[in-house]
Amino acid sequence: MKKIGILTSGGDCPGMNAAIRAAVRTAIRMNIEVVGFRKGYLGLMKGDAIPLDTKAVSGILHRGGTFLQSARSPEFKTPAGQRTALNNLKALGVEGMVVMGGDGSLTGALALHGLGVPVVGIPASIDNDIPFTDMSLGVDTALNNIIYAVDCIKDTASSHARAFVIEVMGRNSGYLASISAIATGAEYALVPEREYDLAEICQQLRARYEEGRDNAIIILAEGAGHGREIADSIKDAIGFETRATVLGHYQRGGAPTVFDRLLASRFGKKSVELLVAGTWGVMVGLSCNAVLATPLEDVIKGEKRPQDEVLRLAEVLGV
Ligand SMILES: Nc1ncnc2c1ncn2[C@@H]1O[C@H](COP(=O)(O)OP(=O)(O)OP(=O)(O)O)[C@@H](O)[C@H]1O
Ligand SMILES: O=P(O)(O)OC[C@H]1O[C@](O)(CO)[C@@H](O)[C@@H]1O
Ligand SMILES: [Mg+2]
Repeated sequence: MKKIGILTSGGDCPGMNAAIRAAVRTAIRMNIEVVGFRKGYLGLMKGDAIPLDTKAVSGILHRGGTFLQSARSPEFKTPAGQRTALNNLKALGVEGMVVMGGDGSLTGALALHGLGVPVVGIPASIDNDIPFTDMSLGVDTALNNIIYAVDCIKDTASSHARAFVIEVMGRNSGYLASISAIATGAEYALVPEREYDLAEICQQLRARYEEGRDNAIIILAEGAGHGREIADSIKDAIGFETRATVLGHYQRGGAPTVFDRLLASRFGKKSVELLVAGTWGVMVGLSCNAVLATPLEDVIKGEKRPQDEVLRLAEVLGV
């Protein structure tokens, strides 16, 4: 392989830059040229590629986001969009692709693989909703962002005797909500994977209030309801004031943690090694601290369930 391409797609996340850097450095050591497609599949369909050498990827390891930029491009889901991308790859002489992104982007990678393009995927999404990897890139940094915010909110909640509903991201996954609730000692984590009964929660909060515990933190996964609606709907039933905070895109930014920097470096290096070795149509993933490859087909068909151990831990700790 003489020339490969790399792109970042879907929601950006901390660690994408570090993974690009590792992939480029690995490729250069193997005398392989690298180009970066800007704005994910949009750039692939436009043929918007820039050369990536050591200099192009210097000074980016510690920066959040992705310097190649990212996008959601519905056109790539169509056969016409994919054909255009394929023609661009041929015209540019790109022989293999590293695709970094969430479940949607990896579905796109599988489509490229189906068209005969050698491709390796890197799971990168704060949602941690991708199976066959314990952690996706960006999750650890997002969790650290969340716990910083929750700790701050706890200070003001206790000073003012208030209950806060804090809405976190995750799309259909409750991973960010359940882990951050455990890590901050929150009273509740409301997640899409587990039914909850607001009336029962109100009763428990009221009883706590009467015992003198007059503040509470409820972490709500965005896939399990709307923070402001839930805060409004419980305010008359619990005896103390409520407020809602939607953490929003703050969660997705910032310098990657050491965990994400290392994971990104391992994923970036391994993805290029797999491309060169001819192991195509796979995604790199972390399993028991080893970096393994899983066929994209299995990844896309699979489902990421919250670990039983995490759910039990939350239960035992009263979340
Ligand atoms: N079924 C599909 N076939 C081909 N391409 C797809 C498909 N689904 C998604 N993609 C491509 O991947 C892009 C990103 O997908 P999506 O918006 O679902 O984000 P994601 O990669 O899951 O990341 P995140 O969930 O972290 O934001 C889409 O805009 C589209 O270009
Ligand atoms: O950045 P956008 O397009 O508003 O998308 C937000 C979504 O992206 C994510 O941050 C990552 O998939 C989700 O948690 C969230 O629902
Ligand atoms: Mg996704």
